Amino acid sequence: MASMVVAPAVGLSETFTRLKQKGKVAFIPYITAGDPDLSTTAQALKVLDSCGSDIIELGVPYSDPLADGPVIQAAATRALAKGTNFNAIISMLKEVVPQLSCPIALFSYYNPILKRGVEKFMATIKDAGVHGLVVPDVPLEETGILRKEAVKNKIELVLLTTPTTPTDRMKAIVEASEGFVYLVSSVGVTGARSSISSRVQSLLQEIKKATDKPVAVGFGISKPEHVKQIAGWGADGVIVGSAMVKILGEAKSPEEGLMDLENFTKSLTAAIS
Ligand SMILES: O=P(O)(O)OC[C@@H](O)[C@@H](O)c1c[nH]c2ccccc12
Repeated sequence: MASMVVAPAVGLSETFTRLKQKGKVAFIPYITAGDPDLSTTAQALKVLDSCGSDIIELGVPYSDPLADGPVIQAAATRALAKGTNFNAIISMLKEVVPQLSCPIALFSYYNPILKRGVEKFMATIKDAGVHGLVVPDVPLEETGILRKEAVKNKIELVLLTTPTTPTDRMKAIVEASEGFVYLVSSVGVTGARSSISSRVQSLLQEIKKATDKPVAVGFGISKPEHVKQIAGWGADGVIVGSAMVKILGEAKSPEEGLMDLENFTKSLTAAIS
């Protein structure tokens, strides 16, 4: 018998609305699908969900991840070496999403989306219970077709703004972004940093002047102190990627990785609870 995927009913923007009513900041971890293997990813999604994540960003591994630093690049390489592909990720999600209480935002470079066809890609991820999509390498001017298909499938397409984005352009990005606005905290590639630039505070203020949409900050965040600092600056969400990916990637076994992931997630969520 074909089973229907029952996705968590709540999407990204609705998640932020509910958190705001409670005066809370969203915790958004990122992990790469298939690292070290897809069954560990399935377990990791459940661990992250049960430790207080509000949205999970799940990365589709890609061979040419130009916006990623060494940690996430290595994770993608390992995942691809294990034979992780889009269809397998979708099958895994169909099984796991009904067991999660928080929504999934899929992360993918544009090429794997184009290869499938935007229309088919969007319908497929919707069918798997995905609520949001982050595509880091499509300029605003070229998001038209993505946005159209996303709207059709009720997928919230999250757009990114960076410290070098001119104000007018930031305003247009913010206007078009769905779910939340992704503020990239620093120029360069993903990866843990020792400190977060205080410029993020003024960037947040600028974006907040332009929109009522929730704003989540990502890039370089790896410690409870960072999470707390960014929440204090008025962000609606914090995104932690490389630090999570590193834990799973460096563990001696998947079991150890999942346990370390649980402890690390708890230490980060505790900083903003
Ligand atoms: O890894 P960091 O520095 O914690 O950054 C977040 C991040 O991992 C995730 O959102 C992400 C992974 N790959 C990206 C590429 C571009 C923008 C964002 C991302």
